[in-house]
Amino acid sequence: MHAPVSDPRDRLIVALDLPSVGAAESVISRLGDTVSFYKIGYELGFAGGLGLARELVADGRKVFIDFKLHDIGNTVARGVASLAGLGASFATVHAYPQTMRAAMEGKGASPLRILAVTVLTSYDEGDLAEAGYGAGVAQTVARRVAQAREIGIDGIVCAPTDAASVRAALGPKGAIVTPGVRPDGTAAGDQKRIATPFAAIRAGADHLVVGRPIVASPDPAAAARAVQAEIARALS
Ligand SMILES: O=C(O)c1cc(=O)[nH]c(=O)n1[C@@H]1O[C@H](COP(=O)(O)O)[C@@H](O)[C@H]1O
Repeated sequence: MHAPVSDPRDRLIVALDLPSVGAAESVISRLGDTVSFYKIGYELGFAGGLGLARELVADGRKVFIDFKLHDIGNTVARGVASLAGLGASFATVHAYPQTMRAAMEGKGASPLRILAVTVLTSYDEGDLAEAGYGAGVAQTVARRVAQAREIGIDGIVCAPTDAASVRAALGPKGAIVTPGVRPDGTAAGDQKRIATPFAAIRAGADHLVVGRPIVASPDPAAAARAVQAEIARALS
């Protein structure tokens, strides 16, 4: 079995999809000790967020760098080696075999865990067809998870609606991380394959990534606590 999540707060990863370090710091300070794990993606990362990542790590928080790397193997391996130096816990790559192998090589002996993104949660069957894939969502996810398992990836990013089949295909090792999480009554936005926090955990997710329902809420700490309460209920 993969290592259980040691601190239940670490089940919730808040996506700091915000335009500046100042905006992110303001949300982090409003969240206080409620949240222990943050994700930094394109928007904040390209606006100085990697410095903030180092500060968060120094402050004892966990950080997920989400740049969804996909490039030639040498570039991916060297990029991941640099990311490993930041002290992040998780980093994403797209689940292409060459990319996954390069990322696992690039992280070396560092504790950074590489997560492979299967099929984005904003994609449905029509989006995959439009992108030129002959296979549907379930088939593509299954193929990528089988390849990820063969490579010995550290974890998978998938839709909460795929989590149960991903666990079955991945076997007992490896973390399952699900974005596309929407508490009842919150807007889906551009997400297409979604579930509630309760359903995501029940389907076998180890960590949930939640952005707008928390960071765009008038009371981010209350929104985060509500998600954590649902997680606790699903685990009880
Ligand atoms: O890798 C990711 O984190 C990711 C993969 C995926 O398939 N879908 C997805 O939404 N994400 C990220 O998860 C976050 C979801 O944010 P919200 O839709 O605002 O909750 C965003 O930062 C996305 O970049």
